[in-house]
Amino acid sequence: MTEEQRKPVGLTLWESPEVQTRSQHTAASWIAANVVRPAWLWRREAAVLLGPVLVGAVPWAVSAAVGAPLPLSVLGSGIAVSCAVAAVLLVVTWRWSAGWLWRGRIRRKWDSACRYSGVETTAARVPRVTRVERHPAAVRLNTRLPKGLSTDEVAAAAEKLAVVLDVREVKVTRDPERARFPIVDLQVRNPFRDSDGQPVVIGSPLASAASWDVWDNGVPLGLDTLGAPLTIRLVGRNILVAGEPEAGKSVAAGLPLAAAALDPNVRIFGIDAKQVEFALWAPVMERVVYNDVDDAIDLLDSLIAEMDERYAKLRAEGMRSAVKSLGWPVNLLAIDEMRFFTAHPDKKKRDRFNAALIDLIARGRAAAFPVLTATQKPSTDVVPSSIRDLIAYRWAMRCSTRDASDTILGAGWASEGYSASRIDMADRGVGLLLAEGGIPAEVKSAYLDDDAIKGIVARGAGLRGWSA
Ligand SMILES: Nc1ncnc2c1ncn2[C@@H]1O[C@H](COP(=O)(O)OP(=O)(O)OP(=O)(O)O)[C@@H](O)[C@H]1O
Repeated sequence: MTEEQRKPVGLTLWESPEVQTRSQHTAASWIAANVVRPAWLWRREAAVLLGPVLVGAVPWAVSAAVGAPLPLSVLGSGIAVSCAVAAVLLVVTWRWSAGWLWRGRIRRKWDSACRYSGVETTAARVPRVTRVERHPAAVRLNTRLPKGLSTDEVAAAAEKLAVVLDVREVKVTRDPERARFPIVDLQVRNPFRDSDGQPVVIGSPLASAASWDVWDNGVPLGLDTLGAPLTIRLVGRNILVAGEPEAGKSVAAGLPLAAAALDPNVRIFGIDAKQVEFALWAPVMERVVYNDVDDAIDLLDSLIAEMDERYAKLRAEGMRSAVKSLGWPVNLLAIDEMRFFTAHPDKKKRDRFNAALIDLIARGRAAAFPVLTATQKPSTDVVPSSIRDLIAYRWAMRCSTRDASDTILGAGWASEGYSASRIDMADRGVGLLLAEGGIPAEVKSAYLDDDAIKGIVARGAGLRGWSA
């Protein structure tokens, strides 16, 4: 700062952000900055306080305007009645009114934070909040940028914004479709930790559900960073869960399995290289194969043959994809530790397995053959990009390196700041979920303990008329 720019400093009783303008304030710009803008930002409160007074004064004002003013007592009683009506309305609609006033307060805080942080144009315009959503752990703002600002500039000021807004973190995400409308999350707390900083265990509605419908209800996975429950589709989607040992893959992969187990319209098939991973789920599985690549290829071939039959039926019906009303079972294939097969030492068998898996993943979606696959070793020889790129949901639990994270999510995400290697080791079950070509987002899986899984499996077997 040069000597000319330095300002005299006195006792600062009232701290306020400096409004930058291109030139010295004129009378009009001073009024705009110090009267019109604050009045606009306080308009909701002004409407609540002044509205009833003004409405109550209307009869008296009209009478005065026509030259026959009513007594002042009429003015007083008019205002009193109008204030009473407004108070009753506020009480009756208190929930809505409180939310409406709260949204106004958030807009004011945002305006002030942008000005303190220098997120404004030379014409003193700041990103406009078009929508405010309250979530359990964050406040989401949909914003519209004034011309002259970009999402990157807002993101660069995130730390300053977080200080002024007094929140844990400010996350700015560009809308992939429209550069002008970034989404700003004001992270109030970490939804994956409790107030003592300990990891929270998230319950699942599947633990107590008598049955489930995967077509209509999808799979409840856990919580996102907003602290809101997150559900994904199962039918028509494939899922990859990967990460370092003990990161929480089996727990995460157990959620689609639990939803499928509780839906008697789902046939579950398993390929379990570790031989113990699906032990709890075996009673609801149609067929499980273990660490035998020939068995695994045979299972894939039989599923592909069934899928081809479905496509023939769809073609005969003139349909492009299976729908619930056809009543066809959903055939879920779950593969644990795919490395055993995709990196099998016998090249011929490995190629056969990979080709069959790619075929099922690529064509199975529309015929209701979702694939759920998990691996401990996310490297390119284990998760070939030809398989990964066909998978809509990629869930990267904690990884040891940025490369491993990129292998799961796709090349380039780590350099854009989305790397599962940054997930804290203590946060088991937290991963970056890339859903349907969006932007990776942190999600913590719900936790089903062994007793909950046994209960789900027993109910699922009962729904199928099988013994658990
Ligand atoms: N969502 C979760 N909430 C709470 N604890 C979790 C969660 N996910 C995993 N854990 C804890 O982490 C432990 C390891 O989880 P899990 O067995 O799923 O890891 P993994 O990645 O499958 O390990 P491995 O690769 O060795 O099989 C679990 O026993 C559990 O204690």
